[in-house]
Amino acid sequence: MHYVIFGAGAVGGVVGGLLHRAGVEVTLVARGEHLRAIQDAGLTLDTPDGVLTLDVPAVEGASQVSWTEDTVVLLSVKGQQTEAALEDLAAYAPAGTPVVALQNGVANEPRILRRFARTYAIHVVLPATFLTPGTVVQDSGERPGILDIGRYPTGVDETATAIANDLVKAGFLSEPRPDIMAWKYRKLLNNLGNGINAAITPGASDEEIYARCLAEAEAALDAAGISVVTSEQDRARRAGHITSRGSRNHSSTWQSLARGTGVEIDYLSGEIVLLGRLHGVPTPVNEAIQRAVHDIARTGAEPGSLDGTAFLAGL
Ligand SMILES: NC(=O)C1=CN([C@@H]2O[C@H](COP(=O)(O)OP(=O)(O)OC[C@H]3O[C@@H](n4cnc5c(N)ncnc54)[C@H](OP(=O)(O)O)[C@@H]3O)[C@@H](O)[C@H]2O)C=CC1
Ligand SMILES: CC(C)(CO)C(=O)C(=O)O
Repeated sequence: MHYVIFGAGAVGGVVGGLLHRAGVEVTLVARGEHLRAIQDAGLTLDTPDGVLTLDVPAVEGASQVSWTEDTVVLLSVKGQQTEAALEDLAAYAPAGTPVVALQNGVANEPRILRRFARTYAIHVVLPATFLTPGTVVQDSGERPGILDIGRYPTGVDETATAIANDLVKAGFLSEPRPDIMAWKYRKLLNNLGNGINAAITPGASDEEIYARCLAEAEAALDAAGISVVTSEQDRARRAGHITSRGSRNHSSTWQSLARGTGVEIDYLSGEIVLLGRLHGVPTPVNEAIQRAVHDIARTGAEPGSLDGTAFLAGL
């Protein structure tokens, strides 16, 4: 199979780099300084075992991809960038192309399905960092990541199995799962920490803020009748495979603020706010985090600069 990694940042860079290293055909889609750095000097993949320089083909957009019947798109842009990416893909990719949401949140898959009938979802457990053009950092040592996959909205098929096999070849854990969205909803609950990490100075209040966000989210998901795998199932799947490097303390949302590229928060905390509004469940803490992250993005304030005690007092 030929993989187009649309959005070769933190996650896309690590997945694309490791697939390429495993001998799988990969084309990265990137832009700006990052694209120029990759085209000039290769993709720098900083792994816990050493720094690799990988000569992976990289292009600017879907028009420059050599599309074949075997091409699969792994979409790894942030949620706020999905619409523009799909616009570009839909103009050039054959309609039958499988498109896989290699993304957090649960709102990308329905948007992909509007444009591409063969839509897949990956539950992305893969801590990675992208702050410097040309370089992506694989933050997990034992395994680079766990990337279970299913067809959206449910089910598995030969394509899901073939993609899982290629990901395993590249060093990831990956299994086809018919209930993949139940896993992605569990990840959404974990990702309520992203906005807290992006907005609030690390300290004693974090746990209380997260606990309140989580309680609102569980009530909203319950009211909506959405299936979520248990935290025990999630822990058992991870079981020591994901080991974070000491340097890793910034969520992908923090990284977006640091790079000034817009924020995904409407599809993380904001997804809970939406569900709460649809189903009559108040979600004031998630709303306040969503607003705080947008404020930082708009004003250019320092990520993680809000005092947690003051934040709680202001609710
Ligand atoms: N980073 C992490 O540790 C984890 C992230 N995730 C999820 O994975 C997804 C991807 O996140 P992440 O890798 O961190 O994001 P990044 O911002 O690091 O990477 C996305 C890349 O896609 C590029 N891009 C966006 N739109 C286009 C376009 N139209 N054409 C070309 N390039 C484009 C971006 O460019 P530009 O910078 O110019 O916008 C950026 O380089 C998100 O849903 C995130 O929540 C999941 C687990 C862990
Ligand atoms: C939960 C976490 C931090 C995993 O690394 C993540 O998904 C992100 O940074 O977006």
